[in-house]
Amino acid sequence: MSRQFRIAPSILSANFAKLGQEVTDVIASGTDIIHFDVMDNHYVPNLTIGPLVCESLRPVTNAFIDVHLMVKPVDRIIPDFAKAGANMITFHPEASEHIDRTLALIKESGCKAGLVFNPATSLSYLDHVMDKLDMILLMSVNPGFGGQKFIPETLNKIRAVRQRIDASGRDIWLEVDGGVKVDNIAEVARAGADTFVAGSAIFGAAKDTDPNRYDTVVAAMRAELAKV
Ligand SMILES: O=C(CO)[C@@H](O)[C@H](O)COP(=O)(O)O
Ligand SMILES: [Fe+2]
Repeated sequence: MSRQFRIAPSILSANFAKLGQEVTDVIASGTDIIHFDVMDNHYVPNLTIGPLVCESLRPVTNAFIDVHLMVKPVDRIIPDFAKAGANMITFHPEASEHIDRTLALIKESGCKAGLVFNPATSLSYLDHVMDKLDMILLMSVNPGFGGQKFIPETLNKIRAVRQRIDASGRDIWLEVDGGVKVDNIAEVARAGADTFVAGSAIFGAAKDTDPNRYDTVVAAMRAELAKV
């Protein structure tokens, strides 16, 4: 079965001093969607960017913006991201008091909605909300930082989620986030993922020496995916 693959650069590893240009360049290199990591120094031990940055990027790019919320509480910030131009909003079930309500809030705000699973979070959260999901995001590292190592057990979780998605008959994206590189992207795809977040692998590539560095690494990722 051929699946549509999407490469989602995480701008967490981009140069924030020239973020608009980074987004333009990385999309021009052949990537598909922008992964936008929001951290609050409460749910995760790091602090990043919020709706104002999303709003500033919106006129710079037509690319789909995939907002990964690592914040608690989560509901309050959802309408702000929708107004700022987010296309997809995902959140961690542990950060929501009422998962079904949070999913409804995202949809009512006009965005696609997804749930995020940490490495040790049970997939049982899926049991009653599959029909509300546009994406399932599996963390292959513990959330909070870019540049961590892929946790191999994630591959079993990807296989389990792929089966659940196929059984649902719905078009739910399966995104994997953390430690995805040229040398493991094919394995992650073979396990069943279709959307690949890559931060340090793309933005860290040959930093400041190779002007075409994003094209080079993205082409290498595409070549790996073509083997799947
Ligand atoms: O959500 C997160 C981290 O919490 C990610 O989106 C990272 O930003 C991915 O970075 P790399 O592991 O690809 O460097
Ligand atoms: Fe992320």
